[in-house]
Amino acid sequence: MADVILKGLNKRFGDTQAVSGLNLAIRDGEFIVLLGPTGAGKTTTLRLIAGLERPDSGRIEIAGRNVAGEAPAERDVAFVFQQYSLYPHMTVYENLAFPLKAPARQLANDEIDRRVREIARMVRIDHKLENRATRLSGGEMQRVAIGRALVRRPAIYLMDEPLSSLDAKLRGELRLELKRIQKELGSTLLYVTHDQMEAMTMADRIGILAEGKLMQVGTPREIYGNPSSLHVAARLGQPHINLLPADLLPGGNPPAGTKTVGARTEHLDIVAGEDANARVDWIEHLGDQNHLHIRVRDHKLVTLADPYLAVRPGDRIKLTLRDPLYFDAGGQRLG
Ligand SMILES: Nc1ncnc2c1ncn2[C@@H]1O[C@H](COP(=O)(O)OP(=O)(O)OP(=O)(O)O)[C@@H](O)[C@H]1O
Repeated sequence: MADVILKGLNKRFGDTQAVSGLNLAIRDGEFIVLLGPTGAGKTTTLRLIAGLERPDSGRIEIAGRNVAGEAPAERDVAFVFQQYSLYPHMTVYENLAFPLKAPARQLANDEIDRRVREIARMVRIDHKLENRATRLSGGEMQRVAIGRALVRRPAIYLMDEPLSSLDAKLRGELRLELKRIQKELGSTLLYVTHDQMEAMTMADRIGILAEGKLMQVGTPREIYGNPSSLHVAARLGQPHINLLPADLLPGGNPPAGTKTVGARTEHLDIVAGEDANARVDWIEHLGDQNHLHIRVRDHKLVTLADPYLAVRPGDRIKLTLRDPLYFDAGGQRLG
């Protein structure tokens, strides 16, 4: 495992600047998630590190080496793709052992066996080692694909939305397992996704990527609680942050230059009774929570409420701000 440093990386495809002046230092043993919408440059960043694309300019260092001149196989990275890519004619065991059998590795058979069984246990596929890869469910195949990357000990694991083809329940389970395994192995891992839940639950640090640029890097807590811009604030939080004009709701203290107030659930107080300024439009029942759809003048807001909150569609309520986020006309955070 090793530090990976990206300095001033640029990559253009025709008219598209896929990656733009990207700087990032990934520490040894760190789990970094790049989060961004489709087309943000996430996959291109991974492919540049792996050596599958050449940067137009910039530098990539793996364990202190400038890897510009190195072919993908020399870079000591393991890549897990969105879709499992197993060898269908091989068993699970053979798929897991394959990366260890390269002649250059010169690993003894009992060492290969020990590592395969250890990883199979970690990704919970040890009961199916003799099955053909094609005789597995989608979730099991993806476990094997992840296991096949983990069985090696490269400088860095690069993972491109490895859980996105799975159903929600399995995704939730594998998310936790991947985090546990990464901690156990002390791996350095760069993971890309557009799923904020994956980013929040797995990352030591999240990098928010938009149009090829890294907008902010920080712990999940920093990115959520202290976003540097409106764009970053809008990437995280369910329901989405409400973006409101500065004078819409009472209770705030907007600094000079405020154009937009960002209010998440925790920034809104609902007060029943006198001088109502808002109306409950409708309520989405999610079981353990409700989404309240609220109208203030001609603005619509959505906030979470516990299911016992005694409001009904059509009720008038008083909505006030509590320590919201403030942004200037350019979308930069104020205060
Ligand atoms: N080989 C290529 N040729 C031309 N354009 C490309 C190529 N690869 C990527 N692009 C463009 O570069 C931009 C970034 O693409 P990239 O695949 O890195 O985004 P992404 O954030 O991974 O998106 P997604 O979540 O959809 O995978 C996009 O506009 C894409 O169309």
